[in-house]
Amino acid sequence: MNSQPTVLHSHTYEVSLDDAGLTGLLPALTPSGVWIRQGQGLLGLGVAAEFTASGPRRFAELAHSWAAVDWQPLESPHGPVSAAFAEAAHYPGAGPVAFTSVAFSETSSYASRLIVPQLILAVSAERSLLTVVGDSAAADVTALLTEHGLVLDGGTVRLLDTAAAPRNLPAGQLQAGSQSERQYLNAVTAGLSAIAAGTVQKLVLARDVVVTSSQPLPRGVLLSRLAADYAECWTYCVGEVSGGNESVLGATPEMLVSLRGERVSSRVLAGTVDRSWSEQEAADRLLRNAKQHREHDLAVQSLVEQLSPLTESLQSPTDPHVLRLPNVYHLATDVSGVLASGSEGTLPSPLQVAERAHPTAAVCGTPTREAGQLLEMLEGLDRGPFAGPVGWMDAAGNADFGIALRGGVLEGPSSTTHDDGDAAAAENGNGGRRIRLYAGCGIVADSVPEDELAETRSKLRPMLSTLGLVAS
Ligand SMILES: C=C(O[C@H]1C=CC=C(C(=O)O)[C@@H]1O)C(=O)O
Repeated sequence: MNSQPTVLHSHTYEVSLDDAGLTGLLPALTPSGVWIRQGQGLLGLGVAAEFTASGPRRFAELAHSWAAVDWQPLESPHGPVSAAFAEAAHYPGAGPVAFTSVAFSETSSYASRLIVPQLILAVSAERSLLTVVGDSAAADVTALLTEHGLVLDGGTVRLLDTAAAPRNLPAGQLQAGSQSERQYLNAVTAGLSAIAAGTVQKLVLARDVVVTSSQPLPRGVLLSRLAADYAECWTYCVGEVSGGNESVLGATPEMLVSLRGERVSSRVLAGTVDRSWSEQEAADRLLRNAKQHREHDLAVQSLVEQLSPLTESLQSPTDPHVLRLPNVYHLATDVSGVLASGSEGTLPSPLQVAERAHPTAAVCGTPTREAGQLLEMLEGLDRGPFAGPVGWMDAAGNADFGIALRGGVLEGPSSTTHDDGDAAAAENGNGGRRIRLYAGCGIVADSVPEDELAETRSKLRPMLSTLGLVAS
Protein backbone atom coordinates (compact mmCIF):
# COMPACT_ATOMS: atom_id res chain seq x y z
CA MET A 1 0.00 0.00 0.00
CA ASN A 2 2.63 2.54 1.10
CA SER A 3 6.32 2.07 1.60
CA GLN A 4 6.81 5.28 3.58
CA PRO A 5 8.29 5.03 7.07
CA THR A 6 5.66 5.12 9.76
CA VAL A 7 8.00 6.35 12.49
CA LEU A 8 8.07 10.13 12.29
CA HIS A 9 9.82 12.59 14.56
CA SER A 10 8.58 16.08 15.26
CA HIS A 11 9.43 19.18 17.23
CA THR A 12 7.38 22.37 17.58
CA TYR A 13 8.80 25.86 18.15
CA GLU A 14 7.05 29.03 19.18
CA VAL A 15 7.95 31.63 16.53
CA SER A 16 6.64 34.91 15.20
CA LEU A 17 5.84 36.13 11.72
CA ASP A 18 6.12 39.66 10.45
CA ASP A 19 3.01 41.69 9.62
CA ALA A 20 2.50 40.22 6.17
CA GLY A 21 1.80 36.89 7.88
CA LEU A 22 1.25 33.60 6.07
CA THR A 23 -0.28 35.28 3.02
CA GLY A 24 2.79 37.52 2.69
CA LEU A 25 5.18 34.55 2.69
CA LEU A 26 3.23 32.57 0.12
CA PRO A 27 4.28 34.18 -3.21
CA ALA A 28 7.90 33.17 -2.71
CA LEU A 29 7.14 29.60 -1.62
CA THR A 30 6.03 26.34 -3.19
CA PRO A 31 3.86 24.92 -0.44
CA SER A 32 3.08 21.23 -0.14
CA GLY A 33 -0.03 22.14 1.84
CA VAL A 34 -2.09 25.25 2.58
CA TRP A 35 -5.19 25.92 4.64
CA ILE A 36 -5.73 29.62 5.30
CA ARG A 37 -8.79 31.66 6.23
CA GLN A 38 -8.70 35.30 7.22
CA GLY A 39 -4.91 35.19 7.37
CA GLN A 40 -4.77 32.31 9.84
CA GLY A 41 -4.17 28.63 9.34
CA LEU A 42 -1.50 26.29 8.12
CA LEU A 43 1.26 26.34 5.55
CA GLY A 44 3.34 23.22 4.85
CA LEU A 45 6.64 22.93 3.00
CA GLY A 46 8.38 19.81 1.74
CA VAL A 47 7.27 16.25 2.28
CA ALA A 48 8.32 14.21 5.31
CA ALA A 49 5.86 11.43 4.48
CA GLU A 50 3.10 10.79 1.99
CA PHE A 51 0.36 8.20 1.81
CA THR A 52 -1.86 7.51 -1.19
CA ALA A 53 -4.92 5.40 -1.89
CA SER A 54 -7.60 5.02 -4.54
CA GLY A 55 -10.85 3.15 -5.13
CA PRO A 56 -13.72 2.43 -2.75
CA ARG A 57 -11.41 1.91 0.26
CA ARG A 58 -9.45 5.13 -0.21
CA PHE A 59 -10.76 6.75 3.00
CA ALA A 60 -10.15 3.60 5.09
CA GLU A 61 -6.67 3.03 3.68
CA LEU A 62 -5.59 6.61 4.33
CA ALA A 63 -7.07 6.47 7.84
CA HIS A 64 -5.15 3.26 8.48
CA SER A 65 -1.87 4.77 7.27
CA TRP A 66 -2.36 7.86 9.44
CA ALA A 67 -3.28 5.84 12.53
CA ALA A 68 -0.17 3.69 12.02
CA VAL A 69 2.25 6.63 12.28
CA ASP A 70 4.35 6.31 15.40
CA TRP A 71 5.11 9.87 16.55
CA GLN A 72 8.41 10.40 18.32
CA PRO A 73 10.12 13.57 19.48
CA LEU A 74 12.87 14.96 17.32
CA GLU A 75 15.96 14.66 19.45
CA SER A 76 18.38 17.55 19.71
CA PRO A 77 17.03 19.49 16.76
CA HIS A 78 19.65 22.09 16.08
CA GLY A 79 19.42 25.34 14.25
CA PRO A 80 16.91 27.96 15.35
CA VAL A 81 18.23 28.43 18.88
CA SER A 82 16.38 31.72 19.19
CA ALA A 83 12.99 30.04 18.92
CA ALA A 84 11.47 28.48 22.01
CA PHE A 85 10.24 24.91 22.15
CA ALA A 86 6.44 25.09 22.35
CA GLU A 87 5.76 22.59 25.11
CA ALA A 88 2.07 23.22 25.31
CA ALA A 89 1.43 23.01 21.60
CA HIS A 90 -1.64 20.89 22.09
CA TYR A 91 -4.34 22.84 20.39
CA PRO A 92 -5.92 21.75 17.11
CA GLY A 93 -3.53 21.93 14.19
CA ALA A 94 -0.51 22.59 16.41
CA GLY A 95 2.25 20.08 15.81
CA PRO A 96 2.35 17.68 12.88
CA VAL A 97 -0.56 17.55 10.46
CA ALA A 98 -1.43 15.68 7.26
CA PHE A 99 -2.75 17.80 4.42
CA THR A 100 -5.49 15.72 2.89
CA SER A 101 -7.18 15.49 -0.51
CA VAL A 102 -9.60 12.67 -1.34
CA ALA A 103 -10.96 11.95 -4.81
CA PHE A 104 -14.66 12.64 -5.31
CA SER A 105 -15.32 9.22 -6.83
CA GLU A 106 -14.15 5.70 -6.13
CA THR A 107 -13.60 5.31 -9.88
CA SER A 108 -11.26 8.32 -10.17
CA SER A 109 -7.69 7.89 -11.37
CA TYR A 110 -6.64 10.70 -8.97
CA ALA A 111 -4.43 9.51 -6.10
CA SER A 112 -6.16 10.44 -2.83
CA ARG A 113 -3.41 11.62 -0.55
CA LEU A 114 -2.06 12.60 2.82
CA ILE A 115 1.02 14.81 2.84
CA VAL A 116 2.96 15.37 6.04
CA PRO A 117 5.21 18.36 5.40
CA GLN A 118 8.75 18.70 6.71
CA LEU A 119 7.96 22.21 7.93
CA ILE A 120 4.55 23.39 9.09
CA LEU A 121 3.75 26.98 10.03
CA ALA A 122 0.58 27.22 12.12
CA VAL A 123 -0.77 30.70 12.72
CA SER A 124 -3.70 31.40 15.02
CA ALA A 125 -4.92 34.55 16.75
CA GLU A 126 -2.88 33.57 19.84
CA ARG A 127 0.43 32.48 18.40
CA SER A 128 2.56 31.16 15.60
CA LEU A 129 4.23 27.77 15.67
CA LEU A 130 6.79 26.09 13.49
CA THR A 131 6.74 22.30 13.47
CA VAL A 132 9.59 20.30 12.01
CA VAL A 133 8.94 16.70 10.94
CA GLY A 134 11.55 14.16 9.90
CA ASP A 135 11.94 10.44 9.46
CA SER A 136 14.98 10.29 11.71
CA ALA A 137 15.65 11.49 15.22
CA ALA A 138 17.94 14.34 14.19
CA ALA A 139 17.30 17.26 11.88
CA ASP A 140 19.23 20.27 10.74
CA VAL A 141 16.39 22.76 11.02
CA THR A 142 18.37 25.70 9.65
CA ALA A 143 19.24 23.71 6.53
CA LEU A 144 15.60 22.67 6.11
CA LEU A 145 14.40 26.26 6.41
CA THR A 146 17.01 27.39 3.87
CA GLU A 147 16.04 24.62 1.46
CA HIS A 148 12.47 25.92 1.49
CA GLY A 149 13.37 29.60 1.19
CA LEU A 150 12.97 30.61 4.84
CA VAL A 151 15.16 31.79 7.68
CA LEU A 152 14.61 32.22 11.42
CA ASP A 153 15.78 35.64 12.35
CA GLY A 154 15.67 36.23 16.14
CA GLY A 155 12.62 33.94 16.43
CA THR A 156 10.84 35.51 13.43
CA VAL A 157 10.27 33.42 10.33
CA ARG A 158 11.22 35.42 7.26
CA LEU A 159 11.86 34.85 3.59
CA LEU A 160 15.46 34.10 2.82
CA ASP A 161 15.36 36.30 -0.23
CA THR A 162 12.42 38.69 -0.48
CA ALA A 163 13.45 39.79 -3.96
CA ALA A 164 13.09 36.22 -5.28
CA ALA A 165 9.31 36.15 -4.90
CA PRO A 166 7.55 36.16 -8.26
CA ARG A 167 5.02 39.01 -8.22
CA ASN A 168 3.11 38.35 -11.39
CA LEU A 169 1.40 35.45 -12.97
CA PRO A 170 2.22 34.74 -16.59
CA ALA A 171 -0.51 35.21 -19.17
CA GLY A 172 -2.77 32.21 -19.52
CA GLN A 173 -4.98 30.95 -22.33
CA LEU A 174 -8.45 29.70 -21.62
CA GLN A 175 -9.35 26.46 -23.39
CA ALA A 176 -12.36 24.17 -23.47
CA GLY A 177 -12.37 21.31 -21.00
CA SER A 178 -13.80 17.82 -21.42
CA GLN A 179 -17.12 19.26 -22.61
CA SER A 180 -18.02 22.37 -24.56
CA GLU A 181 -20.59 24.80 -23.14
CA ARG A 182 -23.11 23.37 -25.62
CA GLN A 183 -22.45 19.84 -24.30
CA TYR A 184 -22.89 21.10 -20.74
CA LEU A 185 -26.29 22.59 -21.69
CA ASN A 186 -27.22 19.19 -23.18
CA ALA A 187 -26.10 17.43 -19.99
CA VAL A 188 -28.29 19.75 -17.89
CA THR A 189 -31.24 19.07 -20.23
CA ALA A 190 -30.64 15.32 -19.84
CA GLY A 191 -30.44 15.81 -16.05
CA LEU A 192 -33.79 17.60 -16.12
CA SER A 193 -35.30 14.63 -18.02
CA ALA A 194 -33.99 12.27 -15.32
CA ILE A 195 -35.61 14.53 -12.69
CA ALA A 196 -38.89 14.59 -14.65
CA ALA A 197 -38.76 10.78 -14.91
CA GLY A 198 -38.35 10.55 -11.13
CA THR A 199 -34.88 8.88 -11.24
CA VAL A 200 -33.44 11.68 -9.11
CA GLN A 201 -34.76 14.77 -7.33
CA LYS A 202 -31.53 16.72 -7.61
CA LEU A 203 -28.34 16.36 -9.63
CA VAL A 204 -25.18 18.45 -9.40
CA LEU A 205 -23.58 18.66 -12.82
CA ALA A 206 -20.05 19.97 -13.24
CA ARG A 207 -17.92 21.04 -16.15
CA ASP A 208 -14.26 21.90 -16.50
CA VAL A 209 -12.13 24.42 -18.38
CA VAL A 210 -8.39 24.40 -18.87
CA VAL A 211 -5.95 27.29 -18.57
CA THR A 212 -2.51 26.86 -20.10
CA SER A 213 0.51 29.09 -19.95
CA SER A 214 3.85 29.13 -21.70
CA GLN A 215 5.47 29.92 -18.34
CA PRO A 216 5.12 28.06 -15.03
CA LEU A 217 2.18 29.19 -12.91
CA PRO A 218 3.68 29.82 -9.45
CA ARG A 219 1.22 28.28 -7.04
CA GLY A 220 2.39 30.38 -4.11
CA VAL A 221 1.31 33.51 -6.03
CA LEU A 222 -2.04 31.99 -6.95
CA LEU A 223 -2.66 30.97 -3.35
CA SER A 224 -1.65 34.31 -1.85
CA ARG A 225 -4.08 36.11 -4.18
CA LEU A 226 -6.91 33.72 -3.39
CA ALA A 227 -6.24 34.03 0.35
CA ALA A 228 -6.30 37.84 0.10
CA ASP A 229 -9.31 38.18 -2.22
CA TYR A 230 -11.44 35.35 -0.77
CA ALA A 231 -10.60 35.79 2.91
CA GLU A 232 -14.03 34.43 3.95
CA CYS A 233 -13.23 31.15 2.13
CA TRP A 234 -10.73 28.47 3.09
CA THR A 235 -7.79 28.74 0.70
CA TYR A 236 -6.42 25.25 0.20
CA CYS A 237 -3.61 23.41 -1.49
CA VAL A 238 -2.43 19.83 -1.32
CA GLY A 239 0.73 19.21 -3.31
CA GLU A 240 1.84 16.46 -5.64
CA VAL A 241 2.84 12.98 -4.52
CA SER A 242 5.72 10.84 -5.83
CA GLY A 243 5.17 9.67 -9.36
CA GLY A 244 2.58 12.37 -10.01
CA ASN A 245 2.61 16.01 -10.92
CA GLU A 246 -0.86 17.15 -9.82
CA SER A 247 -1.56 19.53 -6.97
CA VAL A 248 -5.03 20.72 -6.01
CA LEU A 249 -5.71 24.30 -4.99
CA GLY A 250 -8.51 26.82 -4.66
CA ALA A 251 -10.58 28.79 -2.15
CA THR A 252 -13.69 26.98 -0.97
CA PRO A 253 -16.63 28.51 0.91
CA GLU A 254 -18.01 25.10 1.93
CA MET A 255 -16.98 23.09 5.02
CA LEU A 256 -17.76 19.38 4.83
CA VAL A 257 -16.72 18.63 8.43
CA SER A 258 -14.63 20.51 10.93
CA LEU A 259 -13.67 18.41 13.98
CA ARG A 260 -12.44 19.73 17.33
CA GLY A 261 -12.32 16.83 19.74
CA GLU A 262 -15.87 15.55 19.97
CA ARG A 263 -17.39 18.65 18.35
CA VAL A 264 -18.31 18.52 14.66
CA SER A 265 -19.51 21.37 12.46
CA SER A 266 -20.28 21.87 8.78
CA ARG A 267 -21.23 24.74 6.50
CA VAL A 268 -23.66 23.53 3.85
CA LEU A 269 -24.09 25.66 0.75
CA ALA A 270 -26.53 25.22 -2.12
CA GLY A 271 -28.53 27.87 -3.94
CA THR A 272 -26.60 30.60 -5.73
CA VAL A 273 -27.07 34.02 -7.31
CA ASP A 274 -24.43 36.16 -8.95
CA ARG A 275 -22.86 39.10 -7.08
CA SER A 276 -24.06 41.49 -9.79
CA TRP A 277 -27.38 41.58 -7.88
CA SER A 278 -27.77 43.97 -4.97
CA GLU A 279 -27.88 42.46 -1.50
CA GLN A 280 -31.65 43.02 -1.31
CA GLU A 281 -32.31 41.48 -4.72
CA ALA A 282 -30.06 38.54 -3.89
CA ALA A 283 -31.87 37.95 -0.61
CA ASP A 284 -35.20 37.95 -2.48
CA ARG A 285 -33.90 35.59 -5.13
CA LEU A 286 -32.50 33.20 -2.52
CA LEU A 287 -34.66 33.40 0.58
CA ARG A 288 -38.00 33.81 -1.20
CA ASN A 289 -37.48 31.31 -3.99
CA ALA A 290 -38.91 27.79 -3.74
CA LYS A 291 -36.44 26.30 -6.23
CA GLN A 292 -33.42 27.62 -4.33
CA HIS A 293 -34.86 26.34 -1.04
CA ARG A 294 -35.50 22.87 -2.46
CA GLU A 295 -31.95 22.72 -3.79
CA HIS A 296 -30.59 23.86 -0.43
CA ASP A 297 -32.81 21.73 1.80
CA LEU A 298 -31.78 18.55 -0.02
CA ALA A 299 -28.13 19.38 0.63
CA VAL A 300 -28.69 20.00 4.36
CA GLN A 301 -30.88 16.91 4.65
CA SER A 302 -28.18 14.71 3.06
CA LEU A 303 -25.49 15.96 5.43
CA VAL A 304 -27.69 15.50 8.49
CA GLU A 305 -28.78 11.99 7.42
CA GLN A 306 -25.25 10.92 6.58
CA LEU A 307 -23.64 12.29 9.76
CA SER A 308 -26.38 11.31 12.21
CA PRO A 309 -25.21 7.70 12.73
CA LEU A 310 -21.86 9.03 13.97
CA THR A 311 -23.25 11.72 16.26
CA GLU A 312 -24.86 11.96 19.64
CA SER A 313 -26.55 15.22 18.68
CA LEU A 314 -26.69 17.36 15.57
CA GLN A 315 -28.34 20.78 15.30
CA SER A 316 -29.27 22.58 12.16
CA PRO A 317 -31.14 25.92 12.13
CA THR A 318 -34.57 25.80 10.49
CA ASP A 319 -33.78 28.60 8.04
CA PRO A 320 -30.66 29.19 5.97
CA HIS A 321 -28.87 32.53 5.85
CA VAL A 322 -27.33 34.34 2.90
CA LEU A 323 -23.54 34.12 2.56
CA ARG A 324 -21.99 36.96 0.57
CA LEU A 325 -18.78 36.21 -1.32
CA PRO A 326 -16.93 38.44 -3.80
CA ASN A 327 -18.33 36.46 -6.78
CA VAL A 328 -21.69 35.04 -5.61
CA TYR A 329 -24.28 34.88 -2.86
CA HIS A 330 -25.23 31.45 -1.47
CA LEU A 331 -27.88 30.03 0.78
CA ALA A 332 -25.91 28.70 3.77
CA THR A 333 -26.71 26.53 6.78
CA ASP A 334 -24.25 25.97 9.62
CA VAL A 335 -24.76 22.55 11.22
CA SER A 336 -23.09 21.55 14.48
CA GLY A 337 -23.10 18.61 16.82
CA VAL A 338 -21.28 16.18 19.06
CA LEU A 339 -19.70 12.95 17.84
CA ALA A 340 -20.77 9.70 19.49
CA SER A 341 -18.08 7.49 21.03
CA GLY A 342 -17.89 3.89 19.83
CA SER A 343 -18.17 0.83 22.07
CA GLU A 344 -14.55 1.23 23.20
CA GLY A 345 -15.05 4.87 24.07
CA THR A 346 -13.16 6.14 21.03
CA LEU A 347 -14.38 8.78 18.63
CA PRO A 348 -14.57 8.03 14.91
CA SER A 349 -11.44 9.12 13.04
CA PRO A 350 -11.61 12.30 10.92
CA LEU A 351 -11.50 10.29 7.71
CA GLN A 352 -14.33 8.05 8.93
CA VAL A 353 -16.43 11.15 9.55
CA ALA A 354 -15.49 12.62 6.16
CA GLU A 355 -16.35 9.34 4.42
CA ARG A 356 -19.81 9.32 6.01
CA ALA A 357 -20.47 12.93 5.12
CA HIS A 358 -19.21 12.68 1.53
CA PRO A 359 -20.77 13.34 -0.93
CA THR A 360 -23.56 15.63 0.18
CA ALA A 361 -26.30 16.70 -2.20
CA ALA A 362 -24.45 20.03 -2.54
CA VAL A 363 -22.02 18.27 -4.89
CA CYS A 364 -23.72 15.02 -5.97
CA GLY A 365 -27.51 14.89 -5.75
CA THR A 366 -30.51 13.06 -4.31
CA PRO A 367 -30.65 10.09 -3.98
CA THR A 368 -26.86 9.90 -3.75
CA ARG A 369 -26.28 6.61 -5.56
CA GLU A 370 -28.50 7.32 -8.54
CA ALA A 371 -27.23 10.90 -8.81
CA GLY A 372 -23.62 9.67 -8.64
CA GLN A 373 -24.21 7.22 -11.49
CA LEU A 374 -25.97 9.83 -13.60
CA LEU A 375 -23.33 12.48 -13.17
CA GLU A 376 -20.58 10.05 -14.20
CA MET A 377 -22.54 9.39 -17.39
CA LEU A 378 -23.50 12.97 -18.17
CA GLU A 379 -20.37 14.92 -17.22
CA GLY A 380 -17.89 12.89 -19.31
CA LEU A 381 -15.31 13.93 -16.73
CA ASP A 382 -13.07 12.43 -14.06
CA ARG A 383 -13.73 14.93 -11.25
CA GLY A 384 -10.45 13.93 -9.57
CA PRO A 385 -10.20 15.85 -6.27
CA PHE A 386 -12.91 18.34 -7.31
CA ALA A 387 -15.82 18.27 -4.84
CA GLY A 388 -13.95 15.76 -2.65
CA PRO A 389 -12.81 16.43 0.93
CA VAL A 390 -9.75 18.69 1.20
CA GLY A 391 -7.97 20.09 4.24
CA TRP A 392 -5.90 18.80 7.13
CA MET A 393 -6.00 16.56 10.19
CA ASP A 394 -3.74 16.31 13.20
CA ALA A 395 -2.67 13.31 15.23
CA ALA A 396 -5.22 14.03 17.97
CA GLY A 397 -8.28 13.68 15.72
CA ASN A 398 -8.89 17.36 14.97
CA ALA A 399 -9.48 18.21 11.32
CA ASP A 400 -10.89 20.65 8.82
CA PHE A 401 -12.15 19.03 5.64
CA GLY A 402 -13.64 21.52 3.22
CA ILE A 403 -15.23 20.53 -0.07
CA ALA A 404 -12.71 21.12 -2.87
CA LEU A 405 -14.72 23.71 -4.85
CA ARG A 406 -13.78 26.95 -6.65
CA GLY A 407 -10.39 25.56 -7.56
CA GLY A 408 -8.57 23.22 -9.83
CA VAL A 409 -5.81 20.78 -10.47
CA LEU A 410 -2.45 22.28 -11.37
CA GLU A 411 -0.47 19.91 -13.57
CA GLY A 412 3.19 20.19 -14.28
CA PRO A 413 6.67 20.26 -12.86
CA SER A 414 7.19 21.51 -9.36
CA SER A 415 10.18 22.39 -7.26
CA THR A 416 10.16 18.84 -5.91
CA THR A 417 10.22 17.28 -9.38
CA HIS A 418 13.13 19.05 -11.01
CA ASP A 419 14.48 15.93 -12.60
CA ASP A 420 12.44 16.51 -15.75
CA GLY A 421 14.96 19.07 -16.90
CA ASP A 422 12.52 21.96 -16.84
CA ALA A 423 15.05 24.65 -16.02
CA ALA A 424 12.60 27.54 -15.94
CA ALA A 425 10.29 25.79 -13.50
CA ALA A 426 13.21 24.71 -11.37
CA GLU A 427 14.59 28.22 -11.29
CA ASN A 428 11.30 29.74 -10.23
CA GLY A 429 10.75 26.95 -7.75
CA ASN A 430 7.11 26.66 -8.66
CA GLY A 431 4.39 24.85 -10.45
CA GLY A 432 2.85 23.75 -13.65
CA ARG A 433 1.79 25.33 -16.87
CA ARG A 434 -1.69 23.92 -17.03
CA ILE A 435 -4.56 24.12 -14.59
CA ARG A 436 -7.91 22.39 -14.94
CA LEU A 437 -10.71 24.30 -13.23
CA TYR A 438 -14.08 22.87 -12.24
CA ALA A 439 -17.52 24.22 -11.39
CA GLY A 440 -20.87 22.56 -10.86
CA CYS A 441 -24.50 23.51 -10.25
CA GLY A 442 -27.36 21.86 -8.46
CA ILE A 443 -30.14 21.00 -10.93
CA VAL A 444 -33.70 20.61 -9.65
CA ALA A 445 -37.07 20.45 -11.44
CA ASP A 446 -37.32 24.16 -12.31
CA SER A 447 -33.71 24.70 -13.38
CA VAL A 448 -33.04 26.48 -16.65
CA PRO A 449 -29.96 25.17 -18.53
CA GLU A 450 -28.72 28.64 -19.62
CA ASP A 451 -28.95 29.92 -16.03
CA GLU A 452 -26.95 26.95 -14.79
CA LEU A 453 -24.26 27.55 -17.41
CA ALA A 454 -24.10 31.21 -16.29
CA GLU A 455 -23.79 30.01 -12.68
CA THR A 456 -20.78 27.84 -13.57
CA ARG A 457 -19.17 30.98 -15.00
CA SER A 458 -19.74 32.82 -11.72
CA LYS A 459 -18.22 29.91 -9.81
CA LEU A 460 -15.19 29.78 -12.11
CA ARG A 461 -14.63 33.51 -11.64
CA PRO A 462 -12.41 33.35 -8.51
CA MET A 463 -9.85 31.20 -10.29
CA LEU A 464 -10.19 32.84 -13.71
CA SER A 465 -9.88 36.35 -12.28
CA THR A 466 -6.88 35.29 -10.16
CA LEU A 467 -5.33 34.02 -13.39
CA GLY A 468 -6.13 37.38 -15.00
CA LEU A 469 -8.59 35.91 -17.50
CA VAL A 470 -11.83 37.64 -16.48
CA ALA A 471 -12.72 40.73 -14.48
CA SER A 472 -13.24 39.97 -10.79
C1 LIG B 1 -20.77 22.50 -6.96
C2 LIG B 1 -20.44 23.75 -6.64
O1 LIG B 1 -21.10 24.48 -5.71
C3 LIG B 1 -21.99 23.90 -4.80
C4 LIG B 1 -21.91 24.72 -3.57
C5 LIG B 1 -22.63 25.85 -3.42
C6 LIG B 1 -23.69 26.14 -4.30
C7 LIG B 1 -24.07 25.26 -5.25
C8 LIG B 1 -25.22 25.53 -6.14
O2 LIG B 1 -25.93 26.51 -5.91
O3 LIG B 1 -25.43 24.79 -7.10
C9 LIG B 1 -23.40 23.93 -5.37
O4 LIG B 1 -24.22 23.03 -4.70
C10 LIG B 1 -19.30 24.41 -7.26
O5 LIG B 1 -18.91 25.49 -6.83
O6 LIG B 1 -18.71 23.83 -8.21
